[in-house]
Amino acid sequence: MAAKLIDGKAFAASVRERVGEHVSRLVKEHGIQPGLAVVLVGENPASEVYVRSKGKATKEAGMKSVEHKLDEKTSEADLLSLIDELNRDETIHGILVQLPVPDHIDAEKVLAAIDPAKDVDGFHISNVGLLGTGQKSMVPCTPLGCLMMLRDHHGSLSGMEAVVIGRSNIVGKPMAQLLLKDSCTVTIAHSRTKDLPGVVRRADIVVAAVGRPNMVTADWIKPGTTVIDVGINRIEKEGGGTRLVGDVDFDDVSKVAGAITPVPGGVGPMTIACLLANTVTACCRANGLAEPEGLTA
Ligand SMILES: NC(=O)C1=CN([C@@H]2O[C@H](COP(=O)(O)OP(=O)(O)OC[C@H]3O[C@@H](n4cnc5c(N)ncnc54)[C@H](OP(=O)(O)O)[C@@H]3O)[C@@H](O)[C@H]2O)C=CC1
Ligand SMILES: Nc1nc(=O)c2c([nH]1)NC[C@@H]1CN(c3ccc(C(=O)N[C@@H](CCC(=O)O)C(=O)O)cc3)C=[N+]21
Ligand SMILES: [Mg+2]
Repeated sequence: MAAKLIDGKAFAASVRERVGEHVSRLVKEHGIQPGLAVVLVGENPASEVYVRSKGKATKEAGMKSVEHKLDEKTSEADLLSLIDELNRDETIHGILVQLPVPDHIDAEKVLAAIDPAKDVDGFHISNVGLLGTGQKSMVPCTPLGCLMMLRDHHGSLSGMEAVVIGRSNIVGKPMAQLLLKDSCTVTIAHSRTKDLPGVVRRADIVVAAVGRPNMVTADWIKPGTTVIDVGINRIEKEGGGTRLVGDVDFDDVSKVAGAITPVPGGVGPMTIACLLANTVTACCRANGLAEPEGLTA
């Protein structure tokens, strides 16, 4: 393997430690404990795993963690009234509604109901608009985690060619905004892109957020490129059981890339660390206190 391994798990541990230090200071000096509420509607085994690890990490950082597990059949109105309650709860500084929500619930309506100041996912249209116009906002956790790893590896990203594969509201689009803010030349590719391998071959930075196991292969990658793999795909193992793989064919691409994130142990742990960071940031802003440095975009 030629590529440097970008260890998201270790980086996430250092982010969580810095978050924990800031939390201790808030508690000791101001008597304020940041609080995060995670809302899960229905039973989705993958979502339950994430929600559990979010809760655990939140408590480990010294924050208050509240989980609301609602029945699959919960009405949109009941979910909206829970959000309203959390918006008014002064002990809660961050609210996350785990996606996807069941089909009978309008996700856009739910996200719009969250107080933008408590929107630690950065999915509220007001935060999306603030980010898009270069103003202070809550920044989506997954793209923020990717950005932190890229900045740590490269220092400045200015002038680099970045190709983001995927245009979702939760990963691809905000990722592109952050890279643009750091003065990359940004291309967003998607399922209708013509000659995707040719587009990706121009990149100095590739962020793959597609949901297709091992789609990106070595022949798409210019030697030395930094490859960030957001994909989380559970596939069948030969001989039974399942394992997680990314959108990037790691064994193949790591022979030509300059640096690469693994799956698991790359972007996923950084997403959770950034959720904690955003909760502390939201808490500081709500109380007019100095924000932690290096934990926002
Ligand atoms: N590590 C983490 O913390 C997180 C990981 N994820 C993972 O990241 C991946 C992407 O998530 P998300 O953005 O929510 O997914 P979406 O399904 O919302 O978006 C996928 C994007 O990929 C594009 N796409 C699909 N097929 C192709 C193709 N053959 N060629 C090029 N582009 C294609 C789609 O294009 P089009 O718009 O044209 O349909 C779409 O823009 C998933 O594996 C998800 O599990 C997600 C969130 C957090
Ligand atoms: N409102 C909302 N916000 C989200 O941020 C959100 C969401 N909904 N819905 C689902 C996606 C997915 N997501 C992940 C978080 C952590 C890992 C993670 O920690 N992954 C580990 C592996 C975990 C495992 O073994 O299953 C890793 O990559 O090393 C993965 C995926 C957040 N999401
Ligand atoms: Mg996210």
